[in-house]
Amino acid sequence: MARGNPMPVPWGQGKDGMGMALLVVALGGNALLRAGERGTAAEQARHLDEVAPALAALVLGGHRLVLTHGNGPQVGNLLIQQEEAVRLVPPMPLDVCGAETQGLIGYLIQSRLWGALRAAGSDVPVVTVVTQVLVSETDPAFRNPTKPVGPFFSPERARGFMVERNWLMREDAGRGWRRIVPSPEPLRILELDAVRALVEAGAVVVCAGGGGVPVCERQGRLEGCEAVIDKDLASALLAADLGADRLVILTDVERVAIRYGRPDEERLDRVPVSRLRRFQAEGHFPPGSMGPKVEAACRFVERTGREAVIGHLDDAARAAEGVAGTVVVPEEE
Ligand SMILES: Nc1ncnc2c1ncn2[C@@H]1O[C@H](COP(=O)(O)OP(=O)(O)O)[C@@H](O)[C@H]1O
Ligand SMILES: NC(=O)OP(=O)(O)O
Repeated sequence: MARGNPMPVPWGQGKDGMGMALLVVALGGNALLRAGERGTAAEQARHLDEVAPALAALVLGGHRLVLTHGNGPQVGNLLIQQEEAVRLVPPMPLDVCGAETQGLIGYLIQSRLWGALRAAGSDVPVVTVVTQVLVSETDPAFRNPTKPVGPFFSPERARGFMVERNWLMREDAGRGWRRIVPSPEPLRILELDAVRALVEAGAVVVCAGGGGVPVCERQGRLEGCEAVIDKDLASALLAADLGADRLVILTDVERVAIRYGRPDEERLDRVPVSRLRRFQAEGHFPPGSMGPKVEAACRFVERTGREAVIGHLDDAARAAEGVAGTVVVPEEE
C-alpha cells in the first residue's frame, strides 16, 4: 500500500543546516477535554493553557514543532448540532465537520500557545493548516464503523438514538455508549509540502487535526468521505513523511503497560519495537484506546529507525526529549 514519499533526511541530522530536531507531537483528548466536561470553549482553552508552557519550552529549547490533535468529542458534537438545527440551516457532511474541528481546535491551540510563547519571550508564529488525508474508497473500514465520536450516553439513551435517529453506537471502554463512524487508513498527507515549507520558515504548525479530513480521489478530483481518521495513525504517517526526529504521543497515562489494570501490570520504559509488536499480538492494547497509539509508534519506528514516545501530557517536555514515557526504540539495546 502506498504510504507517501520516500524517507527524508532527519532534521536533527542537519537537513536545515542548524541541527534543530523536528518533533511531531500528538495531543490526546485530555489536552482538550476531561471526563464529565461538556466541551465548552472555555474548558478546552483552560486545558490547553496547562500544556502550552511545556510546548513553548520545547520551542525555546531549539526544537521545531508540529502539533496534531484528536477531534472525536468535538466532531461528534458538531454532528449533533447539524441534526438539531436541520429545520433552520442545512446540515454539513462529516468531512466538512472534520474540517470545522481543525479550525476550532487549531484556533484554540494557536491562541493558547501564542500566549505561552510570548510569555516566554518568543515571537515564533503558530499556524494551523486545514489538512486533507487521502484514503481509499474501497477501505473495508467504510463497511465496518469503529471510531467513537461525540458524547457518552447511558445504554437507555443510546437505544433511543439507535432506533429514532438510526445512529450506529457502541460501548466505549466502560465509559458509556458513543456513536461510531468509519475510520479508514490514512494513505497520504496532501498538504505535506505546505507543512514542510511552514516548518522551514520557522513556524509551529498545527495540522492533520482529527487525523485529517478524509478524502478520496476520483478522476483527478478530491471528494470528502463520511469518516474520521485515527489521529495517532495520521500522526505517524505525517511524522515519517516529514522526516521528524521523534514522534511523541501525549495522553493521560505515564507509560504503556502490559496486563493493564491488573495487579501484575507492568509499565514499559524503553522497549524495542519487535518486543512491543509481540505484546500487541498478545492483545495487551485495546483497539479504542492504547491500540492505535502503539500501532502508530511501531509504524514510525519501523519506517524511520528513530524513536517514538507515548507518555503523559504533564510530562510533555521530558517525553519529547525521550526521558519520560514509554520510549519505543528500533533494536534490542
Ligand atoms: N495497555 C495499556 N497501557 C496503558 N493505557 C492503556 C492500556 N490499555 C488501555 N489503556 C487506556 O488508554 C487510554 C488512552 O487512550 P485514549 O483515551 O484513547 O487517549 P487520548 O484520548 O489521550 O488519545 C488510557 O487512559 C488508558 O486507560
Ligand atoms: N480523530 C481522532 O482520532 O480523534 P480522537 O483522538 O479524539 O478519538
